[in-house]
Amino acid sequence: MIDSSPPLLHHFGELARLSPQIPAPECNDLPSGTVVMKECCQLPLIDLGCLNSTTEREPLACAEAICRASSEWGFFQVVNHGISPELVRNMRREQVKLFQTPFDKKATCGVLNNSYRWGTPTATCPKQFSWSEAFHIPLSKVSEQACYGEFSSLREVMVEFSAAMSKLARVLAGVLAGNLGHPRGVFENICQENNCFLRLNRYPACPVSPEISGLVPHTDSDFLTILSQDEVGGLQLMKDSKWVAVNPNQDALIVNIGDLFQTIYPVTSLHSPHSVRQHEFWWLVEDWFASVRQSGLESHIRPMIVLVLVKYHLNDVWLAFWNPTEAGAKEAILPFVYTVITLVGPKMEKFVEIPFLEPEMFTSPDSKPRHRIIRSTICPLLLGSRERISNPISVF
Ligand SMILES: O=C(O)CCC(=O)C(=O)O
Ligand SMILES: [Fe+2]
Repeated sequence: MIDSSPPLLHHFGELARLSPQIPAPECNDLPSGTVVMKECCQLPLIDLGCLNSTTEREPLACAEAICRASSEWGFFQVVNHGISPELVRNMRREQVKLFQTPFDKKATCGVLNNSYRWGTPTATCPKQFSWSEAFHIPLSKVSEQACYGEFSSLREVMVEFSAAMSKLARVLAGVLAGNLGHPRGVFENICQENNCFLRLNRYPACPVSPEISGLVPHTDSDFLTILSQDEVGGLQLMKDSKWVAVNPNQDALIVNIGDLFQTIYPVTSLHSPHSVRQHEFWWLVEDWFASVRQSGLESHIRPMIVLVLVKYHLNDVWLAFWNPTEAGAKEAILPFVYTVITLVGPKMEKFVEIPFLEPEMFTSPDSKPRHRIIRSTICPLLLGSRERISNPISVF
């Protein structure tokens, strides 16, 4: 099988092997993003349609909400932003197609201005390593035919998408400039093609450890970032010194006030650190256990369920479950199996029984040790079993 994924596993393994000998420099002094957590946050949600209202009050209230969210969070989401769902869908479709290209070709064929990157070339330890691949293209190059080679259907969508996103960036920059007492045009001028970049990100499934980030904690060094993401979720941000997950909202785009803007804009929490974590599959496991407990079936099924084990190795997936033979057990685990199949179905190649897991590991009367075992043994394998894509536009 031709592999489209970059050799993340190999590079990560090398880092893990070398890192005890190399002291790990601090990562921008940002707090580690490795704490697995479940807390979610609702970012302020702003309806940009109000900016076009003919009343006097609504556009003012909307601008005020944008400025408040920028100062208090450094992040907010916008709906009615003018980028049609169809355009977003087309962009994602083309993006998926591009990333499905064999790795060697992505790395060498010069597509999108030769802007293909993966992992973290400068990482000296696993903690600094980002489990992702990306294209990062200046808007001034987006319409150049030469950037696309055989990917001609990508060009049309990229041109339309980046035009729509930069128009939105100009609107937002104008509102923020207005709030600082500048004429709108001052910041609108920075949203020119030469200062804007479009990134196409992909966060492949990560089979290694829940400690790894799709994108390590960072702040954006630009003025503004506007992010379109798929429904998988994984973006986390620092709020009041705690990492919280951002719930994906398919109708919304996420706006991030970058470092440059923060030098002139009064943001309460000086930076807006954020990171991307691969899909935290163990939430699903926990939810499933909770529903089993509620159903009263727990004691009945406990002795035989060892859970579904999904193992990724390159593009192969083995889905296994152990001995669900006792009456009622199959029914009880079916919802969970179904969810797993939905998530990994397209990649699933074979079912195998795993005889080596001891059921006792999961039958402790105290659920806490059991959860610990699940987290430390199975969930790392499950974690990241769903890949994610996003496309931020950055304005410098
Ligand atoms: O993909 C995401 O959710 C965030 C991407 C990001 O932070 C970046 O590209 O700077
Ligand atoms: Fe970022």
